[in-house]
Amino acid sequence: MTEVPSESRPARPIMALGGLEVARFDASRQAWFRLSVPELTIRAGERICLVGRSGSGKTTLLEVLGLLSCPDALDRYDLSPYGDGRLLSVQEPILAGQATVLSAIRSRTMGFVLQDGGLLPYLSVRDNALLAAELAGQRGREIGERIEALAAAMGIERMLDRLPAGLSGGQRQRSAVLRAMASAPVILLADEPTAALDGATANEVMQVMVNAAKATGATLVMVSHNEDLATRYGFTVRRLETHTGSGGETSTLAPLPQQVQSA
Ligand SMILES: Nc1ncnc2c1ncn2[C@@H]1O[C@H](COP(=O)(O)OP(=O)(O)OP(=O)(O)O)[C@@H](O)[C@H]1O
Repeated sequence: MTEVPSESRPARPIMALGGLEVARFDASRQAWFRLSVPELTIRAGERICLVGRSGSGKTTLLEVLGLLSCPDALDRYDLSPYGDGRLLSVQEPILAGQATVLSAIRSRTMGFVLQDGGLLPYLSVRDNALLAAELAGQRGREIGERIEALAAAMGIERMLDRLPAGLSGGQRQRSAVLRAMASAPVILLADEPTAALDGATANEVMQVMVNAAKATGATLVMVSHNEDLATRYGFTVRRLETHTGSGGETSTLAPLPQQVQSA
């Protein structure tokens, strides 16, 4: 058998999902919204940016990927909770709405960064990060040390004992990245992490997020309206295309262009 050189082998899948359908009735517009993802495979260490016009279902898709919401149909969703190539099917717990099982997998596998940081306002940055690690079942001195090392690499070591309200927008987002990375997740999911920031600060936060993911080998899945910024930081853009029909709107995740697929 001929050994395939490791640099030409595609990285192992971390998330592989197919046949995803979501249908929601938007009462404010009295119209249906449908999301369809025929196939999505994300490989270890990849950086994926979900784009599409406002209301195209980017957050909806991120929430399904993050085991936070239940789709109407799902043929397959395999995840690698330890990032080691072994895939676990989460289709059944998702469709059965097994919240405890999903929460355990989610805290072990994933970290989240939200547009407004999503930090608990009554905890210091350090305690926000420690709590996230604890929820992932990680405690002990080495976790505290990991948080200090990450904070130093992100240039926020002096913010560790501050409350989120005392931070600038950029410091808050860097702290949110720190919190999300505190448990060394396999996958970092970020929903418009730089949308509330000016251009220079958005660049700083993006740099910090990409560096932190590179340092731990984490896979990054981000929702953003800023395609240029995402491309500059090495993200592969995946587009939700929306069509309006008589019954409402349908968004479909477009397949990757051929040249990217075979690269
Ligand atoms: N809880 C809900 N119930 C019903 N409809 C919803 C709900 N949440 C979102 N929607 C609808 O689902 C569609 C997709 O919303 P979603 O927030 O996922 O889009 P988005 O691409 O992330 O938008 P934006 O770029 O504006 O943040 C929209 O039509 C929205 O009105």
